[in-house]
Amino acid sequence: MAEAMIEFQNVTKQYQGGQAAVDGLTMSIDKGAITVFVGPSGCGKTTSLRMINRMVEPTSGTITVDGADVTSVPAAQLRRSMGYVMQSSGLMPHRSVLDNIATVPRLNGVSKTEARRRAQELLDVVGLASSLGKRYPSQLSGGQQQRVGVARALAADPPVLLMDEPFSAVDPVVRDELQQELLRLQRDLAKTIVFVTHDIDEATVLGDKVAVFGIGGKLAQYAAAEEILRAPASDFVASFVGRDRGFRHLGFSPSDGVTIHPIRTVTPDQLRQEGSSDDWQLVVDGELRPLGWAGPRTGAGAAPAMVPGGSLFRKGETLRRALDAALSSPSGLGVAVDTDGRVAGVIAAAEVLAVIESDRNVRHGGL
Ligand SMILES: Nc1ncnc2c1ncn2[C@@H]1O[C@H](COP(=O)(O)OP(=O)(O)OP(=O)(O)O)[C@@H](O)[C@H]1O
Repeated sequence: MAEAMIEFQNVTKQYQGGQAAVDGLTMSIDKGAITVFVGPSGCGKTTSLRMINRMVEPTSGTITVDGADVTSVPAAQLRRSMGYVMQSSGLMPHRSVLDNIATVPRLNGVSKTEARRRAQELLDVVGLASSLGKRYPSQLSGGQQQRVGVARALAADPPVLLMDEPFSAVDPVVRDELQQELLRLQRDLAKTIVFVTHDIDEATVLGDKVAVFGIGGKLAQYAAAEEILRAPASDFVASFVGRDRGFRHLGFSPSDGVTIHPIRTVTPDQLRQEGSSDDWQLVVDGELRPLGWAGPRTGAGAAPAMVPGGSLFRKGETLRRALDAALSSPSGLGVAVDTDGRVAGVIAAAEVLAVIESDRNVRHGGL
């Protein structure tokens, strides 16, 4: 069993004059894992998160971090001992990116030179060019600011990272990148991360465990993401997770049974010389990286037009990625690539669906 890092014991928070924002919360958060708090607006996710570092004090109950009651440590000291990332990056506008990242180490007494040197390293860790360190926050994109927010939270190398909707203000493509980056970081750092979101997709992508909060600040289900999708504990959880939970569940199914077929590819030069054919042709660059698809011949002399491809499937990814690649491709064939991004072959939607169907039969014990 995983070791507990943070424990809530019968924690309730009642703001003045209102009903309970968090009601009798008891849960144990695993060390070195990502735990996601998810649920509709107003169900107490942020309040629960903030009680961990005492930005909010519970009305009753106890919270321990690494075995110690959080009230045994002065609040300011406790706060500095945990990384905190919020939705608006919360950066100080008149300080450079490097100085923003260096804030907590400076407060902890680290010299300016050393704190800046560490900040410079952290830019690289979160995937930012070192030249950005001299800029001010307003000179960065929203996604870059969030990366700086993550770097700042990591600066003092805290064991616990609290993240409150850190990626919800950026567009979906950037959000996807930031999520993948966080997972990559976490593979190296193995922090205890508590992550708040209202987006079930984000929760299932990131969470080793997911806590679904319900109306009135009660914990509705707490389990591995896969289990929440497969077996919602109540009608509330089922409706929150959504009718497409079966599709989301594919995000946990291996794609081993999907066949990758060889395919003939053409370069843009070959396409110009040879023209269209009767079938879709996969266009690649000199390194075999996919550029798009050329449509089949439509009439005599018509110049072959290239259309962008769909999403790519990397060998070893899940059935969800496989199905998405096949369905989003204009040719009906999903492009599979190897770890270097070179074409490895194609996958057919009908075959992916057949694998999904046979998995389902195995899980449900036959037809
Ligand atoms: N400082 C406060 N004073 C009074 N009530 C508050 C305060 N902060 C939060 N609340 C109330 O407590 C409840 C839970 O709020 P909380 O922010 O924890 O929910 P949440 O699930 O994080 O919601 P959201 O996703 O909208 O941020 C809400 O009803 C909210 O109005």
